[in-house]
Amino acid sequence: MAQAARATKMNTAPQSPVIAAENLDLVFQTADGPVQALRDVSLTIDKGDFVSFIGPSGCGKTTFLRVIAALEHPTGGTITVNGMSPEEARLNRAYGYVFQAAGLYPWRTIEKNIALPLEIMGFDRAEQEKRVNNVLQLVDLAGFGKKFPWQLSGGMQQRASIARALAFDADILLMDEPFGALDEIVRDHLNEQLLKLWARTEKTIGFVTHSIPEAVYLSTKIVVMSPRPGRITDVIESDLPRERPLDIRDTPEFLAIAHRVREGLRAGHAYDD
Ligand SMILES: Nc1ncnc2c1ncn2[C@@H]1O[C@H](COP(=O)(O)OP(=O)(O)OP(=O)(O)O)[C@@H](O)[C@H]1O
Repeated sequence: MAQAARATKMNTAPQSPVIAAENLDLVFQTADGPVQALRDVSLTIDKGDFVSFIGPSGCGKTTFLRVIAALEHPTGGTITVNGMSPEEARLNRAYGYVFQAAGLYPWRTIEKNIALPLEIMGFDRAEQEKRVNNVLQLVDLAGFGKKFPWQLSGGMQQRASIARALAFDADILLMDEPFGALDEIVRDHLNEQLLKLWARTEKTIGFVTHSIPEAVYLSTKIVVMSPRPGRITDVIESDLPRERPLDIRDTPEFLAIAHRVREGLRAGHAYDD
């Protein structure tokens, strides 16, 4: 018993956060004047967290993900990724990035699409093949490597693009509305698969979405953002169990979290009026 308690304690020992943002500001200089995309954003993401960012169009969700990935540079505040600057983390291949559109090259087979970044990074052929087969299995696309993207459904293409992002085996997966263009049934299925993949790989995931049920179903932490300038209005720690059948969405616990997200979104709008 004492041993079990000790083990639990060890597992919950505080770790340094994977992502730590403090008072981040980001102002874009445009021809029409400055656009404040992020204001005073502070957030901590721990190892193994599944964090969703939800908020209206233009509230800075993508910008925040791009700051983590060192694709945008904050104009104020600080951010570390795995304890490093985002630039250092990028050079250390800290993350894989999944975009809104699958973005696969139509003239390359699925396995060649997944292997492309590995080719560029100079992995040898045997290692490329090993990694491609491994990630195809992780996203349930084993046997589809020789197909071309146009021979796959939209959902399968998006899974292939997730496989490409996983091929480096980075600890962090950044996903910018990966399922936004898919119909609801396919999206439900991919959400279930993504949760299984997360459980299997123990990645830390940052996930942008417009969908309240998607955010609540997937996340351990939901970050609600408000528009112009993008600020965090609420951070909700979910107490739903990590194993989640789809029908968890009908439970009072799920609906209570969804309600709080909706309230957070409303509060953000009220501030804007
Ligand atoms: N490179 C850029 N130059 C100028 N303004 C930009 C740039 N990128 C984003 N913005 C502006 O910053 C704000 C935040 O944009 P961002 O794409 O992060 O929002 P979002 O919440 O992801 O929106 P959506 O849900 O529509 O994808 C918007 O007002 C946008 O027009």
